[in-house]
Amino acid sequence: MSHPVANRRTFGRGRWSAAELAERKRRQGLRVSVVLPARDEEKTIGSIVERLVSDLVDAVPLIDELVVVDSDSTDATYAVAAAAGARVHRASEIAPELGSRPGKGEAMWKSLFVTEGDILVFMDADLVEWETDFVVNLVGPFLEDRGIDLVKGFYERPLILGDGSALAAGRVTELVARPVIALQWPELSGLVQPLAGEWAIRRSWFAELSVPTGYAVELAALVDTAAAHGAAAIAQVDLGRREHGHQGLHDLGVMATQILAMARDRAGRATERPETVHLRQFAIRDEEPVALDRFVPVDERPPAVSVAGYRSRETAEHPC
Ligand SMILES: O=c1ccn([C@@H]2O[C@H](COP(=O)(O)OP(=O)(O)O[C@H]3O[C@H](CO)[C@@H](O)[C@H](O)[C@H]3O)[C@@H](O)[C@H]2O)c(=O)[nH]1
Ligand SMILES: O=C(O)[C@H](O)COP(=O)(O)O
Repeated sequence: MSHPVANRRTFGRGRWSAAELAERKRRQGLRVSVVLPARDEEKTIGSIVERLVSDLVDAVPLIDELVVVDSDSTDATYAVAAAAGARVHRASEIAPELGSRPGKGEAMWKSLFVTEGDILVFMDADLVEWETDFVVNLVGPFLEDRGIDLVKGFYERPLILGDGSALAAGRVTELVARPVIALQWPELSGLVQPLAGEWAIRRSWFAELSVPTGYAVELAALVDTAAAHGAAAIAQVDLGRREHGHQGLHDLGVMATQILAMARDRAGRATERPETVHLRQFAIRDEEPVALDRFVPVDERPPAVSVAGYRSRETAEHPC
């Protein structure tokens, strides 16, 4: 049985122009922050930042601040992003009194402490095929409907092999996220790309969420938004086509572990919330299986609004 994807607030492409949204945003007094969490993305981050600055800062003032959060990179990500025109922060140097953890979710949570926008737009920093109107489309629904808290992007996503042929991409999406959604949160099953790194959220709502420090940040935000405000508070928008870097299978095992740990926690089946999970994977060396042990971080940051440093910062910026 097939279901139309439009069983929730689904928006097509090209509904808004950047100029029209910039004007609506100005009239509504909203500010937009684009945040790119980046770990070792020196090859792609420069062109992503340059194109965003050119189209959506200089040509049309849609983006109010463009921030790269450097997530423990060991390459030149910081310097390349700064030279291209982004404001760059090292995740470990943001609110250092709160300590530092590895992970993408950590970089996104820390971004709350260095940004001011009312709408936070997140994008992966390893995109190789994408359009700057991703940001336009992710912002649009918020300006149309005050009941929307989170906007998720979806797209066609080929996985291009070395020989030029293409496979369907999204291994964790298909083998972990969709089955978990089907079992626990069928109300989210209309989301075409539940793990997409291109999504946007109201800052006031993101600051109320407990945020997994690793790759479970996306699914946790969806589950928690639907639990608190109903699935109707989530919109999705067609972004066209997107191609990005791909991780190997063992590294995707880490992502899957983080997502499953979060799902067990949110489903109320966790007896405790551990800091790490011992994941044992295997490689074949000299025709023998060799155990590869990894301790996968599955911890979470508390809602930023519960952190004194965040509260005092918000009060200073928005005194009532
Ligand atoms: O510790 C980390 C790991 C990754 N990243 C950045 O996060 C983005 C996405 O990371 P990537 O490893 O490319 O993720 P994918 O394998 O593509 O995973 C997809 O699925 C994940 C789970 O939902 C999402 O977090 C990703 O955004 C989404 O692209 C990139 O800019 C990375 O540089 C960090 O900032 N810190
Ligand atoms: O969404 C996913 O499942 C992960 O990003 C992995 O995607 P890939 O299989 O296309 O690398």
